Amino acid sequence: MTEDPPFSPALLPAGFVDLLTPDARTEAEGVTTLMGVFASHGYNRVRPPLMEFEETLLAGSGAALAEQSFRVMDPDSRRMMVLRPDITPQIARMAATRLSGLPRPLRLSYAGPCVVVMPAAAEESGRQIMQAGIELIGPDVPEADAEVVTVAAQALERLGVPGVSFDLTMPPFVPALLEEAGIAPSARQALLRALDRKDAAAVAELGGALSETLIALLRAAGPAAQAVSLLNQITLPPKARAILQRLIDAVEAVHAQRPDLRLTVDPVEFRGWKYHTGVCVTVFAVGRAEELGRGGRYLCNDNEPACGLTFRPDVLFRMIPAAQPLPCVYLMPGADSATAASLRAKGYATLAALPAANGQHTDHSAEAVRLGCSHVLAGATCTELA
Ligand SMILES: N[C@@H](Cc1c[nH]c[nH+]1)C(=O)O
Repeated sequence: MTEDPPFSPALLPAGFVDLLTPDARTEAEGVTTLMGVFASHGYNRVRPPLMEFEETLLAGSGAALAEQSFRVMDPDSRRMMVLRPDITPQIARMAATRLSGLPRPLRLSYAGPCVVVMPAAAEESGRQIMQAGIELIGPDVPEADAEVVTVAAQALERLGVPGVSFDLTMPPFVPALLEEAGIAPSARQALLRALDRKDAAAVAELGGALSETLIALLRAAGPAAQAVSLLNQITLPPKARAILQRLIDAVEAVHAQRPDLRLTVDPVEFRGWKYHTGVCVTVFAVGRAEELGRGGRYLCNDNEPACGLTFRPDVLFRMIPAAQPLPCVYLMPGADSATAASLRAKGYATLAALPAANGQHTDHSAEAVRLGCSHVLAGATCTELA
């Protein structure tokens, strides 16, 4: 006979974790820093809800979220609700509805938790992820794409994340090229998969008349300046060339604002949600597999152009110095409350003495040491513990 193992009260569902101190604080303070940088560039904070009705969140471009969405039945209305796996489609919904009357360009920022069904393989954070990002709604110009990248770069600098690189891609480019070049729809899927795997041999085999062009595109991926010069030499049909040109223009707009940024270009790469319609960006830290954030261009309500970038504070906090605990002052019984308040204003945490539950005598000096306090406040006098 088999017996179930005893149920541990610490057991959590797969992919959900408790975040302890200092990690929880490092993440929260990191989010505050990011939001401060976003606000300083005119991005106003909004807070969409954690759950929405399935038929609104997963409609239109939100359909791309369906596989990653936890669904919950509302016991009250009996309607199906979805836990958001991504905040961007919520911002798009707000821009198209409640905020449709606000002047454009509309700059919005947001931060909050999301839940995904399957986290990416390289991710340690599990199924509850954190997002903090910006969306720039209205203008469809390379300078807007560049603004999002440069604001993001500045936010990472403020956080102290070292060795960051931005990889720019154009997801609609290859599908448009395959169509324009007349590749049969039945052959496209296999070819897209081969390109995704960067499998030059399979691309050569499946690419037909387009093989040489596709291999040249695969080889062009790399540091931005070199990639752009290789891409300019490739002969492409007009529609595909126009789409690729938009990627090149975005690279040049970023470069004009921040020539020092580490930029790479990959014309055949596709990652992320399937709602992106234009230039996309993924943010990496050198030597790490996890993405720090990603973004791209999309349409709000299928018609208004927008672009944005979402950071993953749960990934970022593992790359920045841990938040330091506040120095603690133990407040002896009867300690002066005004002095305690001024200590808190100076950045100390004050730990109030509490009477022992059984009415026994408490050795407060020993208690101050046991609780890790560096100072003791007796009356209005604060002394440092040896
Ligand atoms: N929210 C998207 C990225 C994005 C922001 N804006 C546009 N796209 C993601 O996490 O993949």
